[in-house]
Amino acid sequence: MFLIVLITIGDLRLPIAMTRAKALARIATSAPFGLGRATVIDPSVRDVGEIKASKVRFDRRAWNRELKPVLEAMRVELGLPDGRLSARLDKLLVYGPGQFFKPHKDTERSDEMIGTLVVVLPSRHKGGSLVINHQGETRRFVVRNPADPLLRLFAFYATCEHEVRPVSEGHRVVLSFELRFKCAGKKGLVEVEPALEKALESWFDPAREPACSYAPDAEKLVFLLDHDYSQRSLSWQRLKGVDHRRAEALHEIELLRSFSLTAVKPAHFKALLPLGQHHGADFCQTLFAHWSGVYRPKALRKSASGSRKNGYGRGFDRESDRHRLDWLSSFAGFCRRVNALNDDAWKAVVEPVFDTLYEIAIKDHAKHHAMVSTRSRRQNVARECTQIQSLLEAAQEINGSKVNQIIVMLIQELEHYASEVPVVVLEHLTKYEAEGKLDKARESLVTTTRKLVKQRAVTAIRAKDDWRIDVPASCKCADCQMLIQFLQSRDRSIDLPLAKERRQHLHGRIERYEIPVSHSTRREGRPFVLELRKLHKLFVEAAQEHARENELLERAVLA
Ligand SMILES: O=C(O)CCC(=O)C(=O)O
Ligand SMILES: [Fe+2]
Repeated sequence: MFLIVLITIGDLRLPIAMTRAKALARIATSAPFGLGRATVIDPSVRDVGEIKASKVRFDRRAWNRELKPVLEAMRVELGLPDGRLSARLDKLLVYGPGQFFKPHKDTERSDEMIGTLVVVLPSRHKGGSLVINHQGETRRFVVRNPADPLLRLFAFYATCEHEVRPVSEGHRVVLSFELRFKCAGKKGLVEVEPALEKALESWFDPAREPACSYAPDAEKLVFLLDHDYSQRSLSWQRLKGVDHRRAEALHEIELLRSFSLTAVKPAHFKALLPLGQHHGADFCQTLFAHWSGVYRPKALRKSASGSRKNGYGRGFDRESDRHRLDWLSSFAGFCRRVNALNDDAWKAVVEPVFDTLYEIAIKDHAKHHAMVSTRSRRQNVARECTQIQSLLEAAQEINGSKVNQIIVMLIQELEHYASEVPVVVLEHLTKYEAEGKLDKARESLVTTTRKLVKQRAVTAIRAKDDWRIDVPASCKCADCQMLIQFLQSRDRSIDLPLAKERRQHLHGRIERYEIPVSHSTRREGRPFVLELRKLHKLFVEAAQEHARENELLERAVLA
């Protein structure tokens, strides 16, 4: 048994007594999580207290001695090649009653990180089971008799989605480690299959008979990897299990360099389409299962439509969403090819891929609509237009109901979108021969768009002497109320003697909301004076806005 010492509260004896667990929860701070490059705190996603590794001390020697054979067994179990698997403490986590962590994938913080090791410390609690998904298999790990003086270790790849269900009673205390792996370098692990060399030679032999109808001019040979990899972990050194053994075999016959490792991209579809036609539905669906967040080939097999009734967790891994969105620009082209082929296996794949792209794109838009600054919202307008147009083009290749879905969403969310978006959609739709059913939705979009744009054009008009400024009231503090009162009045300037912190609060708010008001400090008297002056650009911007909305209105009328 080993001893954990927390710098702030001293020895932590195992099993952890209830009073001790409560003390831990008190000193823990809200744990953030990675969202793309940012680190955010959002208790609806992750509600747990953390204590940083720097505050946790334990006898690392004793710990490493105990852990070494366990890590070696884990390395083998995880299907990793020869090398060293090590664990580096990341943090101590305390889940009190009601606390949880929604489904997510851990960010790979270093090139060597391959996964996570969770050590559940003995501490009385109920609930808080750990649910891990690996290649379509979901396993739930419940710690029975959590107060028994045992350490429970769980290791999983960084590519595994996992979650911690809410704790219902007591405290779940865990040490979370980053699992790192260093490959031992090449060793003749594999018995070289002489047949492999021969097969490859003949595959590329220009004189050979076409080996199969779907690859008549075999310029390339493609292996699909069996394991799941993140963009970061996709390298020869970090291949897992059977993938690793295949690469080793190619290495043995000195052909590894002829192959490159890459994630499946739309550019590969020309080559993959005939393969999919040949191998059928399972092949096509498996190829996309991870991509679209549903790894359920068997379930997909049962329902040809690929229905996604059962909820599945979505990771909070922005980067992968961004990679997936890269597909959008070429997706309509892919759908067109699939239609031309008239192949059922591929057709069944196209719809879930569309659904995924749609979901990510709309979620992305909602995120931008929530931004407080007008400038940052406007910056995204062009992208939103392009994305919706790409979705529409793909939807048109799939079926009318997908087009309808986009239009209905847009009508519902219209007030959050800049006018350009529905106008571009309307212009796009005039070129689209729709079925009768669609006409209604389109008509409704025409009406709502015209009404909204007209109203926006009118609202933008600003009388010459109208200095009133409207801002959303978010902060309720007395200073902000005073600021809002000044903004909404016809007054052009105000001087506010305020202490430093209060001035800074207002500076921040004016900048964050891009309020057209200059804000400077007159360093005179005590406290100094915050001088607020409404800016003439208020009128310039209003005129520009009015002109833009009018122009869009004309386009909306023509469309
Ligand atoms: O508490 C656990 O078991 C897992 C924690 C976790 O998923 C994380 O910290 O990323
Ligand atoms: Fe995690």
